[in-house]
Amino acid sequence: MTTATTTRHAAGVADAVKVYGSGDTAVRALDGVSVGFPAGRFTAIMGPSGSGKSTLMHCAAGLDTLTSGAAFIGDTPLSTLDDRRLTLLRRDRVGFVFQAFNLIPTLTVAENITLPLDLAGAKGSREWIDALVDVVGLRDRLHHRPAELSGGQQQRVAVARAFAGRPDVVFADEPTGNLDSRSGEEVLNLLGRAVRRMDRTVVMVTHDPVAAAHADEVVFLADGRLVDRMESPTADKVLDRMKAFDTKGGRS
Ligand SMILES: Nc1ncnc2c1ncn2[C@@H]1O[C@H](COP(=O)(O)OP(=O)(O)OP(=O)(O)O)[C@@H](O)[C@H]1O
Repeated sequence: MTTATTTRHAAGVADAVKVYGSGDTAVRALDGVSVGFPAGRFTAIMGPSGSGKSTLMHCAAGLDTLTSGAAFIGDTPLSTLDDRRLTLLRRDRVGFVFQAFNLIPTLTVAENITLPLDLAGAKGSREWIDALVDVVGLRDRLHHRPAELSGGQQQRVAVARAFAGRPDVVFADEPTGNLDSRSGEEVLNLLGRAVRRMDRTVVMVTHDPVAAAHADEVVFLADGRLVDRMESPTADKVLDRMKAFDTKGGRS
């Protein structure tokens, strides 16, 4: 997706509507959202509970489909892909980090990190994997199993795995939700380093202003709509913005 200002978007949605259910019980989780996630940047998606953050992420990442509107990874409109192509696109061009670390317990750290490449039958670049291992600080743990690591270390493995195939974009859904604040801070620093030092793109859903402050930009959702964007966020500024949602019933 490209705009007139030549910002290249690694992913995005246009006029996105997502309705769950039908009739009286229908929920309009996304109500006409248009947003691009710039390549080489760290974007956080924030908003009150139920505002549509996870739905936006899942639809933008091709994990779920929109009711109407379009979702893109790079220039590829996801609605044009059949299931097989969509699966390949997710595997080859998108990385994921979830709140639960989702590591394979029987594999070592090294094997978990290269799993996406192995599944794809791709060799990957040894230099890239090497650099990743250093960025996540796990060189002395490569032959350990996940159960031998702390939660923070496990999430760092999950982050390395997400970046292993050099995807266009990594989507992170509450990546620090299961971590204490110190381990969470390490994982957020790591995501920031991947973006700034390794020219990666990260889109993170969070409800935590401290986490959002690690991003280059925060986009705010309320009631399924994009209501604000904030460049160079700080935790205080994000918190203030979130308080406005509480007092104004979600509308700015
Ligand atoms: N599978 C589903 N079926 C029906 N309704 C759903 C489904 N998933 C989400 N919703 C509804 O859609 C709305 C948006 O949900 P979503 O999970 O995207 O919000 P969120 O901002 O990520 O919330 P939270 O911060 O609590 O995780 C909510 O009203 C939710 O109840």
